[in-house]
Amino acid sequence: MQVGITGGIGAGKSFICRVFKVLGTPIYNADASAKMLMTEDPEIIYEIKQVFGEEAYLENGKLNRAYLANQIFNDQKKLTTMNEIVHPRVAAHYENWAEIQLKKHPYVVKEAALMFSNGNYKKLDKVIVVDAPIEKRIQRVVARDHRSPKQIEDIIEKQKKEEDLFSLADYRLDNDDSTLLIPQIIELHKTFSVGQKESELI
Ligand SMILES: CC(C)(COP(=O)(O)OP(=O)(O)OC[C@H]1O[C@@H](n2cnc3c(N)ncnc32)[C@H](O)[C@@H]1O)[C@@H](O)C(=O)NCCC(=O)NCCS
Ligand SMILES: Nc1ncnc2c1ncn2[C@@H]1O[C@H](COP(=O)(O)OP(=O)(O)OP(=O)(O)O)[C@@H](O)[C@H]1O
Repeated sequence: MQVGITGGIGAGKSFICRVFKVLGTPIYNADASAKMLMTEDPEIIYEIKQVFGEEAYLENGKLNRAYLANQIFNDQKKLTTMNEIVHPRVAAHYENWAEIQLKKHPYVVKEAALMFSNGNYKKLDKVIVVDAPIEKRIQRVVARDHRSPKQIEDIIEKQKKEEDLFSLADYRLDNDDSTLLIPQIIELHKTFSVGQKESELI
């Protein structure tokens, strides 16, 4: 079974995935894979440099994240172009990864901020949406990243289309400190592990 976890910036996807990981579930982090492919796949590097210039990379070959974030989160056209370069490659990379993992595990989790607007949810068996109040998300990301509230709001704006499609999710986890998260995650883990012997469940 393939399970997606989505939700906007700072909703708590990675936080929740850490718990699934402790329960033994393989986690695919689309953000991290995108960054890996963007620095290691020569075709992607070539295309990114064509569109965003040499400045897209630092001298050591790493992504110039601040420059790219400024480019794509302030310009819808550039964001769409970046998505067209990166997302199909991430999707293919995920599919290979999932095929291998599913030989050894009853289910896998794919974590991605975008899942509905690009249609990727259709390939997944179940989708969990993580939600939290916007003020809390901004507060958490300000504490986590070197980003101003304005920069976070720009990203939230770019992810708006996703939120309109929340109704397509199968499960919702409210990460607003009012409900205990871990029991809900364990319940989902049991649901997704159906077929596995009780003694094998963590
Ligand atoms: C612009 C980049 C280099 C900035 O990196 P940085 O480490 O500073 O930020 P990070 O990756 O943590 O992203 C910050 C927030 O923006 C969100 N985000 C990233 N890319 C996108 C996107 N294309 N559309 C909407 N939101 C996005 C992330 O999910 C996160 O919530 C990076 O976000 C990037 O390369 N994005 C384009 C590739 C992409 O679409 N990745 C998402 C997964 S496929
Ligand atoms: N329930 C919680 N209690 C305390 N801290 C939390 C909780 N949920 C998330 N956080 C913290 O808030 C920050 C944002 O959470 P996280 O990184 O999981 O969000 P995300 O949805 O993965 O965001 P992004 O889309 O930016 O990757 C992190 O520093 C995380 O540790």
